[in-house]
Amino acid sequence: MLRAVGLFSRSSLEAPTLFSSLPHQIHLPNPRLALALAVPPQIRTTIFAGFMIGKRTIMAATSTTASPKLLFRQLFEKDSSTYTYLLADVSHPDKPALLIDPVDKTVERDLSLIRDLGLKLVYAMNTHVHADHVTGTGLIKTKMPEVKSVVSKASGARADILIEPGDKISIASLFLELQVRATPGHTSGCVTYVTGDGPSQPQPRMAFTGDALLIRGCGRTDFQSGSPQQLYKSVHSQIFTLPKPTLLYPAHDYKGFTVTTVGEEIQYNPRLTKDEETFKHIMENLNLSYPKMMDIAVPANMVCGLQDLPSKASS
Ligand SMILES: N[C@@H](CCC(=O)N[C@@H](CSS)C(=O)NCC(=O)O)C(=O)O
Repeated sequence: MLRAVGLFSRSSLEAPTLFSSLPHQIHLPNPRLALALAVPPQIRTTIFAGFMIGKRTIMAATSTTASPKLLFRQLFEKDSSTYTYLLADVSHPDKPALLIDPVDKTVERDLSLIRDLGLKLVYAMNTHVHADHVTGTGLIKTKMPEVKSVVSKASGARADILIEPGDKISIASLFLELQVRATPGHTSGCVTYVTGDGPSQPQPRMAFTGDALLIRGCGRTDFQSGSPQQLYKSVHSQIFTLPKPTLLYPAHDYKGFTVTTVGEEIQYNPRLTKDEETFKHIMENLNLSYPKMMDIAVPANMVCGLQDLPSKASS
């Protein structure tokens, strides 16, 4: 069953308006076609854009004349060595944007940057239920209730939108599309977001790997239903099969690296270049201490952040 939810701008000159005559649920095989048909002729020249989540499409509109352009920022939270990623289409009049893996401690910084850049934050997404820090998605929603939180259905966590493997999240028409790939093993609900492979997509492709693949490393597999066998399979089947120049952006780095490529990790990753048995042995002997924040972070992240915990709500 196909579903499309619309938020439209009548032209690139007008402020975005909720196009109330458009049904919120459209059951047609092609959501773009469905929307094109549902929209009055005077705005049909608009290319329908926005965040398309698999069979479900959340739409914003962009002008055909605009030249698409990606704004990309890698942001760092030092206490947990976490990377947050900001992506936006700055060619769209609304400059729609999304955040991947925001951290509660740096929400103010990130929202201030988004304001400075004149972006409209639409999605606050997580790659998984983090164990070492509290996600910023819930806090963002207390400040900007219109922002939709996103996490995988397999994580069992709460969010506005529960994504599944194969779903596509697209921003600003054909320009920036994130494909959802299931990469369990660090946790059972881990996903990697990968930009599309069409000619209009950013080249080289980009993949946001969360904790599945770190630069010259990978996420640990000793809690949250972690499994070295599953992680090995995930990385080899879902990440190492991407084109070698694909840029890989992890959720953490502890050594000062910022980005790697598929080609580099296939050649140099000290864990994942090994055979599966050796990988399993490595992962079972990492002897890492549990993340300091784990007992707070995991329950909080299951409900999108600390602000949604019952004890907080009632205090
Ligand atoms: N010391 C940190 C936690 C460090 C850690 O365990 N990192 C995780 C990702 S966050 S759950 C990991 O998978 N590390 C893999 C590795 O090889 O380091 C803290 O106390 O928070």
